[in-house]
Amino acid sequence: MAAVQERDVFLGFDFSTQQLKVVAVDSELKVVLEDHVHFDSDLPEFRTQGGVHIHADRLTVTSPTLMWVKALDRLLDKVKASGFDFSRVRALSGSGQQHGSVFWRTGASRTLRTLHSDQDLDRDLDRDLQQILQDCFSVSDSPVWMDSSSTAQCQALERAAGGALSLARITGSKAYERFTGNQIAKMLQTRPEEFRQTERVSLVSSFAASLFLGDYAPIDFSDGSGMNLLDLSLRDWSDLCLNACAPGLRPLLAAPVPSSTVLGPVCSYFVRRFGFSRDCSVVAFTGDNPASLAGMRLQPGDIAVSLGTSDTVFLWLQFPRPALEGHVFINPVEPQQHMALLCFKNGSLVRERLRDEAAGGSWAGFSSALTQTPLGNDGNIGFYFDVVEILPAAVGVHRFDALDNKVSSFPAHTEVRALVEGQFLSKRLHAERLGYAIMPGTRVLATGGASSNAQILQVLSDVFNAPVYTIDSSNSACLGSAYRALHGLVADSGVSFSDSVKKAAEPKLVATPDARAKQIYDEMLKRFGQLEERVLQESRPQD
Ligand SMILES: Nc1ncnc2c1ncn2[C@@H]1O[C@H](COP(=O)(O)OP(=O)(O)O)[C@@H](O)[C@H]1O
Ligand SMILES: O=C(CO)[C@@H](O)[C@H](O)COP(=O)(O)O
Repeated sequence: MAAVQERDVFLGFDFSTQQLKVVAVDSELKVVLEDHVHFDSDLPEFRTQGGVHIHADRLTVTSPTLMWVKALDRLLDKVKASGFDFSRVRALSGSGQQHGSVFWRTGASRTLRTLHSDQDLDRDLDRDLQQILQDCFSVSDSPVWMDSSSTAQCQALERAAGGALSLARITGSKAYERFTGNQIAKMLQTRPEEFRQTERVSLVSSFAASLFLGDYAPIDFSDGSGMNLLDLSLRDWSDLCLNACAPGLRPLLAAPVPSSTVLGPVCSYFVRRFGFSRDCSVVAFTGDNPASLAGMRLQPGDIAVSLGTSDTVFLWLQFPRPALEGHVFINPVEPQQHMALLCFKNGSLVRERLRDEAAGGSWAGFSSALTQTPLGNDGNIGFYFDVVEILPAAVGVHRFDALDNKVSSFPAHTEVRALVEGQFLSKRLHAERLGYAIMPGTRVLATGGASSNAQILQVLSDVFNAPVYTIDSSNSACLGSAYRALHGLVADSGVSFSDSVKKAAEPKLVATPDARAKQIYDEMLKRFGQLEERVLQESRPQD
């Protein structure tokens, strides 16, 4: 593979919960373009809220698959109109919200391949991706990571594997409702006819790669680790898990591949419509959290905190020890290594709710509430689980005063600090339970939409008693995808990911802990752990 040329540009996409985003970097790894399409506001015809539909049972959560298809054309149209020269794109990659599933109808591969054929494309020059692919999905609404409706399937999978811990030892996680194997099992059981008409099941990431490729893209090891189906030590699907979820599933998934695999060139549709070069390579897409790890160039010892729709915490892991809490994935940039992930459902959407209810509807008001309240919030602690949380599996709002008495309300500013402190205390508590220890030299790397908020990052720094850094873009999943696109071109010749992105700007220090923070939050963390146990007992959803 020829060396990177000066005019080369690398694109990274992120099909996340609320929007489709893109970042381009040049050969010096400088960001030269950032853009996005916001599903609710830019594609209102799909009537999503926060990019999703919450169904009447409040447990089933889906997104219209064609919305993602339409968003891609819309985003590329926008970028083209801005004067961006797609012919310079040497390689592209991307990421998707994890765990979501796309069900391709039998015959869809033929339609996908028409995206390669100049003859087919000539026949109807005006047809966009949505029109071409409109009949390609046997299930029109894709289950997404917010779904928690597959409890019965989780229980069955854990039974088949000989218990939750045995399943975690095979797949890196005990059974989780949002994990794709359990969603597929639910689809087979509740919509057998649609399932029968399905020839391929993709993750959001591999579905998005398929659009660029004009063919089914394989699932990569890292995002594939979020399915409860991949045997992490074999780096292949586990027959035990496949059979427990849906007998005959293996051909519907096809073989998983290393995350740096070059899948092929971009298909003619993108060449003709947007001016991509026929030589532009598509590198395997992965999950948004693995892509963020790449974008932040995380190093062993660092801890990353992503504040997007979901809040996540992730670490580079050298010695995987799957447990009943958290997830172990194959590392997206070093396939022999691993990463650990903790996911919290009640992230930005709850912060938005309290911004509107307790801070006058603006982030400035929210930030000001944080600066006007003391570290430790005078002992007041809150748990804000608008939807059933993953860690802990609890629901509802629970407030405690300094004497651990349950109270029904807090003054507005106290409420804002209780939310933010509580969210970060929970991250620290569960990261420490995973074995993570804050040490001198620990860097907390923050990303995601809320990482643009300096006051939120100050609380993060205080609660973790560690310096907080950010990278140039809060879209670390996009950036990581652009980096991975570049690395894909040289990975086969043995160049490591870290060597291929050496030129990237170093993370910037944005917050350092207050001198009083250690004492205040070490104490508070103990109380928080005890109160969380109380909340869990009180609010555990009934089995
Ligand atoms: N200044 C801000 N302060 C706090 N949160 C913010 C701010 N700006 C944006 N956000 C949050 O960022 C969220 C989007 O984050 P993002 O990482 O783009 O999400 P996703 O990738 O899941 O679509 C929004 O829902 C919003 O609540
Ligand atoms: O479920 C998880 C991780 O396990 C979520 O983190 C999803 O990957 C969604 O990501 P965002 O859209 O919130 O970034």
